[in-house]
Amino acid sequence: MPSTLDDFEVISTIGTGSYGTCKKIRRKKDGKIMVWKEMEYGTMTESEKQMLVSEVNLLRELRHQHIVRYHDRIIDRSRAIIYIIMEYCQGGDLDTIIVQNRKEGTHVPEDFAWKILIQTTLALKECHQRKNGKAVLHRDLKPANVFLDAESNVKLGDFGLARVLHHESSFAKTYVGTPYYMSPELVNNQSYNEKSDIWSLGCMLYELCALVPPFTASNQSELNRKIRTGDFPRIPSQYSLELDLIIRKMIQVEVIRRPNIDAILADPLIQRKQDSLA
Ligand SMILES: CNC(=O)c1c(C)[nH]c(/C=C2\C(=O)Nc3ccc(Cl)cc32)c1C
Repeated sequence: MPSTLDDFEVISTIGTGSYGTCKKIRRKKDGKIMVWKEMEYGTMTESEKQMLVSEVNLLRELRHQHIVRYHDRIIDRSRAIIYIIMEYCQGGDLDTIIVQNRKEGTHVPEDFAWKILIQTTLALKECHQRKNGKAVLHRDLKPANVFLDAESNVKLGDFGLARVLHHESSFAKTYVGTPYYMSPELVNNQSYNEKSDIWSLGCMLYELCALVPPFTASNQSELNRKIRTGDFPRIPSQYSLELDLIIRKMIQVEVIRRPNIDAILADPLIQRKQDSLA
């Protein structure tokens, strides 16, 4: 039986992103706390609507302990809004954690950073190496798209939607935000590939430790220049050389030198950390 809007009550708005509003909801029949992401599709072309539907169907197929669980979708054609119903992540998002540490002058513990790295890599593995379908690239890996459950386990969100919603449509043109994590291949107008997600993963881990992105600038051309050099400061000295090293391996300008998912998980630094965190 498909869900309807009346099956839920809205508790609060918990996030507004470039492509929609995230609301905390309660399912009336059993009181289960969930979220839905509301997205207006009224300004989309037919092909963009089709892309959105296929991306949402893709979300339905992605089942992994470190990927946000999709439950259902509701389409309100009268208001041209799609509601994507997903699991609630009580720990919130990494961006809020970074902002909070920056404000308080504190840093996340090293073991927390390793845990985020390992679990986000496992989520990417599930998508880059899907058993029954083509690889799914995230394309918008950043702290605001990584959520945590009540035990601070990673729940990666918004898979694939980025491609649809960054597509040239009036709706997507509202996309705001500086592309700090843009990879050198994208800066050079080359194609996005699995290694581009790895570049973003490295930038995200860097920002989690340093509380600022590896590359910053006051304008796009300066940011592009810095990204092309691939030069950035070490993460704060309180973090180990091993953590700095694994991040550097991911933020490699040359795509062929950047490790893929399996190379990261096979890295002795990761293996050792996985054992100690188990
Ligand atoms: C400050 N952040 C929050 O309070 C927060 C909390 C507690 N949960 C969320 C967001 C989600 C959440 O709880 N489940 C989600 C599933 C998919 C997507 Cl794209 C986002 C979410 C947020 C943004």
